[in-house]
Amino acid sequence: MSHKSAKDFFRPLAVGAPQPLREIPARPSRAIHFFDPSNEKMAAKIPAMVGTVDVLLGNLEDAVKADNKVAAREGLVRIAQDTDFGPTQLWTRINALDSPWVLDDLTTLVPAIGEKLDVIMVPKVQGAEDIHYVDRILAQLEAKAGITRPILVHAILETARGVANVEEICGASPRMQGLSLGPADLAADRKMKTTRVGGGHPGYLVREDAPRDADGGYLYDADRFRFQQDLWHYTMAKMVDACATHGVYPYWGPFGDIKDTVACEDQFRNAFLLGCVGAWSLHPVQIEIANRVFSPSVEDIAHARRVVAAMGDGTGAVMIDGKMEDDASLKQCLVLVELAEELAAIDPVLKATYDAIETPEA
Ligand SMILES: CC(=O)SCCNC(=O)CCNC(=O)[C@H](O)C(C)(C)COP(=O)(O)OP(=O)(O)OC[C@H]1O[C@@H](n2cnc3c(N)ncnc32)[C@H](O)[C@@H]1OP(=O)(O)O
Ligand SMILES: CC(=O)C(=O)O
Ligand SMILES: [Mg+2]
Repeated sequence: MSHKSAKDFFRPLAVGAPQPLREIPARPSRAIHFFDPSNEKMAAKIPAMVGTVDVLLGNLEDAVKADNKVAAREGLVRIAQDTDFGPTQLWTRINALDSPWVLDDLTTLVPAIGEKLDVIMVPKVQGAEDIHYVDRILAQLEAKAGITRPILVHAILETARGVANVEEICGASPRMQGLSLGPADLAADRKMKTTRVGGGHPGYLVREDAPRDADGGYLYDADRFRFQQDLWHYTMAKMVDACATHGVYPYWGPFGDIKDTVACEDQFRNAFLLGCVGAWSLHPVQIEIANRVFSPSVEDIAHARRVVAAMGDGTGAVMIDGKMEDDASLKQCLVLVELAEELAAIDPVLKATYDAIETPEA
């Protein structure tokens, strides 16, 4: 928990810093698209991607070579200054708090492009103390630069201690916008024996019981079904609960097997169903997957609207297609309907799709 008293929680941490937000706006962020601002070919594609993706994120941390850290920081400043981002959010991932680059990241980016930066993603967050550090320095830099609205903070959950402290991280500052699950660093930190960036593992499984022979003996060598299990279920569920408790947004992070678009879709859909609002896109091919998976389906919206119409004032119980619906299933339907409305407000194709769904009879 935060050590601040309740009355001080929403007080700016520096004289002249903008007033903290009391609620994190529900801005669509189905795909957080990563690019390396020091990679000229990649960076050149960014202006044309505005409007095709909810979030563009200039990455300064892992995946940017040490020799390119300064070029990436300067490249991001240039791109941000030269580009009109319209409805697309601009985020960055700064270097880790124990790295030699992070102080220059913050002191360069906030004065230069602070008005355009919506969210700063902080990697390898271990506990509330890391968020408190970033919170204070951002307030000081915002005050100095005359930034008029607070830059929000997003933490990556990618250390065992971070997972243990996930609730205090979410509640550490009114700047907290959300959390992403970072499966690669988390696996290493936990000493998991995997070598992948997200996804499952064929060895992490449950096997069907051995059949028996006529004498009741077990046939251990028989061909038995194996069911691959989800390595990430526990962490994702823990993250979602912490985020929901504190009114911040949970995200799946990266899926490194770029060519396996089917398994990427599965990973993203598991996250969507469990409560996440988006995932990272590392390659342009993953944007369409995230946009599709993190938008409620036509079938779900048609059903949800039927339940809303049938439930009248929202109390009581009704039967629809042989199933009981009541106040609680209505609330689930409203989650989908409200998400569809938020997405339709920024995505005209999706709006037309949802508008075309026949209105159910009350
Ligand atoms: C665990 C973590 O921390 S995950 C987060 C950190 N990792 C990242 O941010 C990785 C970001 N992505 C990448 O670096 C690259 O996509 C890679 C290395 C995975 C693959 O790159 P490539 O081998 O160049 O992919 P590919 O050949 O399919 O690229 C096709 C085109 O898309 C471009 N492209 C690739 N990735 C991106 C991107 N993220 N954004 C914009 N354009 C991209 C390429 O420049 C290339 O352009 P071209 O057609 O003009 O040549
Ligand atoms: C997301 C990230 O940084 C990781 O998986 O390590
Ligand atoms: Mg990482």
